[in-house]
Amino acid sequence: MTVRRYLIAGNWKMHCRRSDGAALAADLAARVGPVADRRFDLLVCPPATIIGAIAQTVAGQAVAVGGQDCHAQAQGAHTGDIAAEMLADVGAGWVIVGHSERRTNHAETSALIKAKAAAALRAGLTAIICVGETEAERDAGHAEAVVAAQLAGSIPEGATAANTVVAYEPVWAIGTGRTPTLADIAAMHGMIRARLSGLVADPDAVRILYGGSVKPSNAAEILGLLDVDGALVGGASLKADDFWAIAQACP
Ligand SMILES: O=C[C@H](O)COP(=O)(O)O
Repeated sequence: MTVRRYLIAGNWKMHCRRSDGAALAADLAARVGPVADRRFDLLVCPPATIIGAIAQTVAGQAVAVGGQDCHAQAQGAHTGDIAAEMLADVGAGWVIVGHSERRTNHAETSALIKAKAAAALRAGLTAIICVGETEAERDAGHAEAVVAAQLAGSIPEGATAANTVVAYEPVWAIGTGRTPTLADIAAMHGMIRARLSGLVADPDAVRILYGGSVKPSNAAEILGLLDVDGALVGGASLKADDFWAIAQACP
């Protein structure tokens, strides 16, 4: 059986200025010991404006830094957009693509997300590709079909466990305090694992994160599920105590 190291990723979304972001990152860095002593990798994804500052804050520490989105092109006339290469240039090693807030608020399709993930790989970043159904889709019994289609449409050529992570985030669980049942999370992660065959060369080694109202009180039971290899955390990643408690809940 493949052993996958847990990944605990914090998506700060549109929160934090330089000072509080640096304080949060420094707090986490102070808690992280040598890699060999940990069961998990720790990642923070601040807003683009402070990625460089946060990368400097945690330089030399075992806290990785990532972006929350990138453009598919390396450069060009794209006002307001940021290339994956630009994220790498300021110290990011990761980037989230296809978050439901991008899919919904910016009408991003799986085809576009696939191009963005390809851009991440081109720039040497690890892509965290998000998938997840809406509440209406789940109520209609279409959750697995929706997620399978997003997965098939969003994973680029050349994706491997070394450069790609999948995050399952049911849209209705994000920021609501609601989560699927443990059985539903396990079933979806199992389905994603099965569907990764044919999409990546090493499906058993790909990390599949769960995201959506992860907090210290539910982290252990979620992270204890088969095929849950970490968490993509929103609100609770803004408090060092909570984010650290979630990381500590890794089995
Ligand atoms: O990217 C993170 C997710 O959207 C989860 O957010 P949340 O933990 O605030 O529910």
